[in-house]
Amino acid sequence: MGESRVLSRAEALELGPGWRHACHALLYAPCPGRLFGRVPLRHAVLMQMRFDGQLGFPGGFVDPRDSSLEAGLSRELREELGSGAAPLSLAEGDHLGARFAETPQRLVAHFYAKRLSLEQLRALEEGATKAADHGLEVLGLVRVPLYTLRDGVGGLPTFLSNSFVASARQQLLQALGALGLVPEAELRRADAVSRKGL
Ligand SMILES: O=c1[nH]cnc2c1ncn2[C@H]1C[C@H](O)[C@@H](COP(=O)(O)OP(=O)(O)O)O1
Repeated sequence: MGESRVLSRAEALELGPGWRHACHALLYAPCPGRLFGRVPLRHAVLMQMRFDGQLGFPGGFVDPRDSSLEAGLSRELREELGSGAAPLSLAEGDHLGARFAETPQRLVAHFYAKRLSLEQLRALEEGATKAADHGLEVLGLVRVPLYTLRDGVGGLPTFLSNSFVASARQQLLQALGALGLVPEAELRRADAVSRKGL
């Protein structure tokens, strides 16, 4: 569940000018609701359906010579999520880690997480349909089901069997564990079930 080496923000920036940087963010909020009145939703975690049919996080390429990683990420979030993302102000402290991308190009993928209130997250969801990229690069936002249903398959295991772009699946699993949004044992089980085939 996440074997590749994780770099700090500073280590990734020291890689030098031959490297491209991509920054993506997991936005989440505590969500007290219960599915069918009994299954705790735990948190609302946002991902997006991309133009290529794969799931990923909002964000994109950032050139650290032009702006800080966080300023570049905030600009990407505004393009993909609309003006509702303007007050989000991601900071260095929201950086969860960076990974070398498995591509022929020299690319390092930075990952951030930001906790919102449920009201802020709902406002983002509503405003996202008015974003510049809506219906083009971004087909829609989705919430990640953090529960596993009684059959042991529905919910997170089935969600994980979708197609994810680049390291997005790995980023999701690591963040859900690191932020304490899903217990580690449940995450490992959901990962294993989805890999085995449903
Ligand atoms: O969610 C993601 N997690 C990790 N890597 C990702 C994610 N989404 C895209 N990518 C990869 C794919 C590309 O190599 C770069 C940049 O992609 P993208 O976000 O589509 O970039 P632009 O919006 O075109 O700037 O990261």
